[in-house]
Amino acid sequence: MDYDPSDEKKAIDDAKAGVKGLVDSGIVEIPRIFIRPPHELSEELNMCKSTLQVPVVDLSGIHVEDGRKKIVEEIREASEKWGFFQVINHGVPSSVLEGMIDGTRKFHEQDVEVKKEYYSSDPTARRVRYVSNLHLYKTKGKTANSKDSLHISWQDSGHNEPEEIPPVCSFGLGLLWRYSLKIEMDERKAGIKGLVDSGIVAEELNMCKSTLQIPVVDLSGIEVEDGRKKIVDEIREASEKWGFFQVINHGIPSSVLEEIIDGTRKFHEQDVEVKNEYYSSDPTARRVRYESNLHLYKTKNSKDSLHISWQDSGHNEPEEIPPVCRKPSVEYINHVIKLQHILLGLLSEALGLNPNHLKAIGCDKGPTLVCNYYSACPQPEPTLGKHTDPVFATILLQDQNGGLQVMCDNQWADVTPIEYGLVVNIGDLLQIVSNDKFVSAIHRVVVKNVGPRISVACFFNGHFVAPKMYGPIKELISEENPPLYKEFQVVDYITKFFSKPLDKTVIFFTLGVHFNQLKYEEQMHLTMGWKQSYETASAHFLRDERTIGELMLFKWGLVDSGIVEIPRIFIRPPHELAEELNTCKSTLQVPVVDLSGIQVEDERKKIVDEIREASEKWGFFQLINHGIPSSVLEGMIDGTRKFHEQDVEVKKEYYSSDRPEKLDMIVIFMCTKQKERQHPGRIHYTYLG
Ligand SMILES: O=C(O)CCC(=O)C(=O)O
Ligand SMILES: [Fe+2]
Repeated sequence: MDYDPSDEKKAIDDAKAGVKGLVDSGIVEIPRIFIRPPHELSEELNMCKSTLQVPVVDLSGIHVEDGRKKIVEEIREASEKWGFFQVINHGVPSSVLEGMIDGTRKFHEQDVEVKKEYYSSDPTARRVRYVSNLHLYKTKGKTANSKDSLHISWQDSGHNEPEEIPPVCSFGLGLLWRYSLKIEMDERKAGIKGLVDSGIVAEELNMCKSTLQIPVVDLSGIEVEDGRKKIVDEIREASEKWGFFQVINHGIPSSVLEEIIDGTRKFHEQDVEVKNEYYSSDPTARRVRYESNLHLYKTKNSKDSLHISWQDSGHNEPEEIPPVCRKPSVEYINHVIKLQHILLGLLSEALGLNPNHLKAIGCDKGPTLVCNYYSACPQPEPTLGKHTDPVFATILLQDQNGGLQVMCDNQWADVTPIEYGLVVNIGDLLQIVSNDKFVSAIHRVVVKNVGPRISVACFFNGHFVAPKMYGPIKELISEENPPLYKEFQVVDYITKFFSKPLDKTVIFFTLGVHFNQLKYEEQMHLTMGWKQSYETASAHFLRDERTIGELMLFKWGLVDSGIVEIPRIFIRPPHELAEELNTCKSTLQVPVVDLSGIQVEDERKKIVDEIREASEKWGFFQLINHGIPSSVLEGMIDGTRKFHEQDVEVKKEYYSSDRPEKLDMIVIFMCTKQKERQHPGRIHYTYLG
């Protein structure tokens, strides 16, 4: 029987779910209508082997007469020869391009039911329509083109109706979003708030695709031997893999949890005048303080917090706490300290230690309650930036709004609220003392347009004061598990490096550590005081020494030794990497300066202008016709390659990683230089030494 493709086409058309629907339905074989005849296919694939590239036209000089002439010529040539060219420096912001790609993906990945509304294979039917392009290949024979498309035809008159466009495409600050939003705003005259209220802006951004869930540990069997063993195993697994878990049946009465959430809401919803009494952004100023963190995160909507730091001595003065939440705060903190003792016992056992071990080294010390109020956000966004907690452990109570996410296996996972459950997370210090057996996981809070979201975190900071030493626990160290961190004493560290008033940039330089400064700004904010921040910084410093140790391996030719896995120190956290790779998406190119006319007065002037412009704007440029013979350049590249490809024994002779004195000088030099002339958007060094 003859194969009739129209049956297959009709079936697909009727389902209105597009090609994506087919794929999602789990088909194992490509329907015949999509299969191109083998001869046609191989011919076409073979033709692609070329290394030719379509021309790239740089539009940056378009407003300069000469530049424009050059561009016109390039476009003429490309249009005549290729009929194709790429443009760079075209003026469409990279965020708009990214938004458009993102919106397109989001549209197609929506529920079929939502997409169906837009489905039509009749091009004249509507201005905005979604179609699976099965009909397109009619002319080509029997094969179909397997793509789904959303068509938006735009009126030249400007009389467009953006509400015809699927709302999901409006995410990500895309072109369409901006346009439609502007019209909406103009028409409604109700501002952003009006938009939010009318529900036009943003449902949930699908930022957290993962369906992963952090483990839930039921503490109810803790008194029974077998039960306890099971709990310890679960906690071990969770702490090793996630650094996060939720606990239920933890013993804190539900009324206590309800009251602290309520008290937090009441505090923040009080009259500004009343709250202001407690306001201070200086963590050392007072034990109970209220702070609005708007200045720390550059996002438009941030959180407000009430910090209550609790004395281990028991000499607390509850009357310092605002009356509106005083009773619930005291009650909650007393319960949470007891729970921490229970958890430390379980965590100690999970590390194979005596149940009292972690408590004995002070992992229950320095509790601080932070009562957070996250206002609803018109556009879902991370309101509390990604961070790890620079403490031993955190016990967190969140309301039912959700929004906390934790990074695991390169993905953000929602920490779905459990009624009356508590979230426990391992902090940096516990990761250190466990010698990296437990992880201090990266997490963040994404707030949606429902709210306020309320959470109460209790941080266990450890000993604030000397002479407590921190370092990997001896019992966890062996020949196979050498210490990954050195022991350090907070007080020594501080005396050595910080005998003067401090600027945090200095810390980073003094440490010689090149970690992400932003992360530390976030962390500093989360800490209960500067002192604590230094502690964390020092911990990372020690961690970095380990890095240096591992780097030494390179001397022996790690790659040549045939390693199959990249050592951990070279692996950047996925989020950091993704962020950095994303910033590369721009199509900008650093300027190219042609030195050939340097001896001619006018030309020289032009070159000087170009260099000035490049140096002011970019601080980077490329030179051509610079007078260095190509043979010399090739020789240099070749020599460099040859040096590195020599026998290790020969190279070793030249090896040294010792450069501290020079480095200090460089740092001082840069610091004094840059201090005078500050440029926004650049890193500035302030040297106070
Ligand atoms: O509010 C939350 O859910 C988490 C808060 C948090 O991670 C923090 O304050 O360190
Ligand atoms: Fe946190």
